[in-house]
Order: sequence, then structure tokens, then C-alpha cells
Amino acid sequence: MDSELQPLLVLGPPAVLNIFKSQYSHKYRFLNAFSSDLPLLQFLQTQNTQPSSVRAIFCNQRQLVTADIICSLPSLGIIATSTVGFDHIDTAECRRRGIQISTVGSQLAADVADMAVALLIDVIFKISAGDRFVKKLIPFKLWSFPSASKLGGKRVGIIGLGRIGGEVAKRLEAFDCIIMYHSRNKNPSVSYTFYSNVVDLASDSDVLVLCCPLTEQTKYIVNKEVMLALGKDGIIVNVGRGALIDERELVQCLMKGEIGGAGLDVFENEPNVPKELFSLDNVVLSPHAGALTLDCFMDSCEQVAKSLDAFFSS
Ligand SMILES: O=CC(=O)O
Repeated sequence: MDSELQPLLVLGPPAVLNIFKSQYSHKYRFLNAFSSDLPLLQFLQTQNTQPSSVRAIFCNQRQLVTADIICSLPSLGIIATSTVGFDHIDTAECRRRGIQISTVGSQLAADVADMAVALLIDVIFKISAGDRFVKKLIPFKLWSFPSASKLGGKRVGIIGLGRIGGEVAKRLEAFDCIIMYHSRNKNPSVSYTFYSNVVDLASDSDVLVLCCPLTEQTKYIVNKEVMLALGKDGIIVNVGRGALIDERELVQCLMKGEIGGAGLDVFENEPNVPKELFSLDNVVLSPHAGALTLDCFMDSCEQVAKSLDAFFSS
């Protein structure tokens, strides 16, 4: 019976939810507030649900879990996000209330790392640009496409050597890239060169790959100074969060040729993407799709389910 099911407030789009629903509808009553325009309390009323009966939220980065939302739910004990990043959740309010935040990991890290490498290869070898070129080709011009540079030997500065950054490093090592990194602390278990300063890392790198979480400390970690240090042939790949880069400056640097190119899976004001980037052949854009593989969805669902099980059985 419905009344025996745990209410689970869903704040995120249907893709992962639909998979989760198909597997766990015997346990949870899904309150899909993401598709509702109503304020939360009104929405819960339409679902005949008391705010105090909601102990868990299932979300992802497409909807903010604000202090207001958290405050409306007096019994909330866990926020399970099907993402690695949790910058969409008001962590200060969670700390204050002792609310647990659970995130997901390994499959997602692997897929996002693959996306980072794919974007880098695309920018370096001009694959998307070449595709556009061939499709509007006047045959005798085939050989006039600008040449690419090789990936092997490139010095890659990874910002954030956590799970995703570690996977990126592993993959790019196999391409004979030289790996360096910046993170909050030096990681004694890796031999890559550590930089405590991002500008220094950028001046010694051909490529910067952003993989760190977005926090107050990392917002705009790549600013104009960092981009100028990277230089006119430098490439930036961002699979972390858009606001890790000062996007306005990024657009300017790309348009003025102050950096060489960019592969971007994330944007500062998603779902908005700066239109100036659309006509740049040295820029490859992707719709925050690094973690959109079916394997990733399945794995995330399993991990969210485990966290919720542990929470409800404790
Ligand atoms: O963006 C995706 C994630 O943080 O998992």
C-alpha cells in the first residue's frame, strides 16, 4: 500500500529517476517536485504529504537544494545526490541540521574522465571542426584544413586530483602525456609534480583539465591571470563545474586568441551557454553529458539505493 512506502522527494530531472523508479517503486513513494512549478509546501499538499513525513531527498545538480527547501522539511535526515559534485546543496544548512549528504562515485568518475579525454582529443585533433569542414567541403579544398598538434608529450596540468582527476591522469599517461597537478593538498601516493599555485601550474602546462569540486575556494580558480599564464597555444578542458572558470574572461581569451582552445562539458550559468563560443572552431561544447551514460545511471541508482537503505535501516 502506498502509505507504507517511504516518501522520497525528488529534485532532479527524470533520466536517472526513471531508472530508479523502475527498480525501487516497491520501497518509495516518489514525490517528483522537479516537474512542478509550485512552491514546495504547496506541492507536498497536492501529494497529500505532510512535510514532516519527508526524511529523504533524491536530487542532482540540475536543481538547487536550498536552505529554504531544507528548512521546510523538519524530519529531513539525508540528501542523496546522483552526482559526484554537491555544490547544488546548501551544505552549511545540512551541517547545522546534521543532515547527511551522500554522493556517488566510481563509474561516474570513469565516464567523466573519458569525456575529459574525448574533449581534449577533439580540440587537439580538431575532430568536430573537421567534421563541419568535410560536410561543407568543396572537394579540391580537402587538404586545406589546418594541421593538428600531437597529444603525446603534452604537459597536462590537472586541477583537482580526486577520483575524476586520478582517472584522467591514468588515461593521459597512457597517451604519453606528462602529468602535473594542483589540489588542496599534495598527494603522497602519486609521483606527478604537485603545484601549490595554479598560475605556476598553468605556465608549465600545455593543457589544463579542471576536475575539482566547486566551492567558495575554487570558484574562478581559472581566472584571466591563469589563462594568460597558460598562453596562446594552451587548451582548457572543464568537466568539473562551469564556475571553476571565469567564463566571461574565458570567452574573451578565446576570441582574442590568448588561449588556444577549450573543451567544455560544463558552463557557469547552465543551461545557458555563451553564444560567442558557437562560431569558434577551436572550442568543443558538450551539454554536461560526462555522466549521462546508461552505465553511470545504473551505477548511480545502485549507490543512491544503498545510501537510502543504510539511512532508513539505521
Ligand atoms: O556533474 C556531475 C556530477 O557532479 O556528478
